[in-house]
Amino acid sequence: MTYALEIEDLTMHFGPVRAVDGVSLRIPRGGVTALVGESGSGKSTVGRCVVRLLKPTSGTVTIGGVDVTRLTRRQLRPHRSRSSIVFQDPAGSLDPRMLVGDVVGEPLRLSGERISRRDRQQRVDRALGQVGLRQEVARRYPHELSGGQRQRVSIARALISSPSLLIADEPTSALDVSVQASVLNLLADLQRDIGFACLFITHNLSAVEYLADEIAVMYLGQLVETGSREQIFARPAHPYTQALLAAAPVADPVRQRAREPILLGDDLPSALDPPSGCRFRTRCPLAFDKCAAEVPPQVKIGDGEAACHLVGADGTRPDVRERVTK
Ligand SMILES: Nc1ncnc2c1ncn2[C@@H]1O[C@H](COP(=O)(O)OP(=O)(O)OP(=O)(O)O)[C@@H](O)[C@H]1O
Repeated sequence: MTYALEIEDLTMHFGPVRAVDGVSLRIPRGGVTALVGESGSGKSTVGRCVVRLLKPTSGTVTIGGVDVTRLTRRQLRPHRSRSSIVFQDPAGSLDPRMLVGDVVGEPLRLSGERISRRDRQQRVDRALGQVGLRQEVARRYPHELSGGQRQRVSIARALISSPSLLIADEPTSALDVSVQASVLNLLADLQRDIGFACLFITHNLSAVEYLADEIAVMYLGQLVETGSREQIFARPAHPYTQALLAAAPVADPVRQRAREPILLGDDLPSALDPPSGCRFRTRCPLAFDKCAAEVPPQVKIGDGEAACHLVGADGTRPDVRERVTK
């Protein structure tokens, strides 16, 4: 099987800060994987390494069969159009001095591909149409648009070069609640129609319940659990995933009642000095001696994997709630 994205043992250290520490992840062509975890867990850093805004400390990132981690700026150029990123804050990521039409068309110019002015114009118009914006928006400046419209512009810009992979880094969290759903639906529709693969980065699990095929849960620079959306929502194995799910708001009040929040206590420990053994142990209600002494290996469970000493290859899963309520 060929993958749209293969991340192998990715590490990104900023001096002593171990932001990402050995992450491996694969997304099939046209698949959607959500990367979830609290703020500071390293999700954005993974996304930035994938589109090579950052050069990773070690590990590989293979997009469409090419490892992009070691390519020079020049070598990278023909591969740039294979992946794009949409950031959280459209105000900060769009050049305020450029007209919207130029912002959207810029990736075509930067690709070095020979393309006539007229063709570029047509592609810009089409991209704006795809995200539900009228063509006259092209002659406005980003600040003249609403937050939701600006994020649509970012999406048009990201998709204009027909990438096989889109990184969406918290694409709706800076928007008014009233427009979050429409931008999320737009992304879901475009993904379905165009079929690009997507790494959807979010701290909000409920945002991906209808979007993601697979879910990867990140904690303090590492993946603690991966699996299909169905499995992660119905039978989360890792105590951290269980806690995250319990904290996620759900629309259905019956399910909400079944999900009394599990309090995690302290904040995320520092990535400067992560806990020994299992990094989650300092906040885990089920932690025991082994958790401090040994790093838990990834164990296959159902259609995914979890790194917890209480998860068994025979399918045994810990239950944070049971222990808490005992
Ligand atoms: N350029 C940098 N220099 C130093 N430390 C950094 C840098 N970028 C990120 N970090 C640190 O790396 C860790 C992971 O940050 P990252 O932004 O990837 O997390 P995140 O899960 O995406 O959180 P958020 O949702 O808040 O962006 C944090 O401890 C952060 O302070």
